[in-house]
Amino acid sequence: MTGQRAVLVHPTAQALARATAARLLLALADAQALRSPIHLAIAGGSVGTQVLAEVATSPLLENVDLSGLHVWWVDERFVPCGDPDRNEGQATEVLFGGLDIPAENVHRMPTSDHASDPDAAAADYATELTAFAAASPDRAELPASVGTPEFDVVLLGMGPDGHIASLFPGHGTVRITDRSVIGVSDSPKPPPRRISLTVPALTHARQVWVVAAGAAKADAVARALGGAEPDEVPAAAAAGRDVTLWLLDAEAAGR
Ligand SMILES: O=C1O[C@H](COP(=O)(O)O)[C@@H](O)[C@H](O)[C@H]1O
Repeated sequence: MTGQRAVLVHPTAQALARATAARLLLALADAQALRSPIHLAIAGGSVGTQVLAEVATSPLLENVDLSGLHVWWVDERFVPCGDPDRNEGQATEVLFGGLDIPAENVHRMPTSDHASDPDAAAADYATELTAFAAASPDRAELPASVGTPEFDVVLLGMGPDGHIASLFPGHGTVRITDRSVIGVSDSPKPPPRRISLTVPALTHARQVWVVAAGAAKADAVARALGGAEPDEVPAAAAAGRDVTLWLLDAEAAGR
């Protein structure tokens, strides 16, 4: 069952990033008023990183109890530790490096220094997710093999081709339902080797937000919202159990 969907348009990419950061911090504070710990999954990419940079300087940050927040990644590039392509490296640079968040709450996906291949890295991350799945009240709705906590917010970016996380059009990976995490060896966007949450894991979330900026994204936005098949436009599969938000700048909303 999915909840309400809304599309919110901001005039510029900068306004979008700032508003999304504020919205995120308030959503996390609201979630913490009801339960603890809470779980956030974040993306990499241009707008995802811009949102995290805005979080770092937001006065609303003081409303979130960082000791009760767990952070996960929706996808990662399978490259060595310290490689500039790592999504977590960019997030650490703009946000986590300066936050007083317990290191054990920040769940980075394995690097190519720590796992033999993307599939092994995916299996390791699935094990880590499973360790936090037990407390999730609606777990019965997931296949037993897909163990994830229920995310409070999943923050997704979207590529111009409509990909979310590292689930690309025409790859069939949006149809995988028996695992929470997959290894990817043939990403059309470099680097080719990646790790990604699957659709059942990404949508085991109270709120799923797709954040997109720029004219290059307009066609994919229109197709996803217009009912395209997720196989063709993976972002069409983005859906939260309570809320699905499409957070756009004017250019991305142009169609
Ligand atoms: O490769 C990736 O791309 C998407 C979208 O990135 P963007 O730069 O077009 O905003 C991102 O959400 C994902 O995490 C990343 O690995």
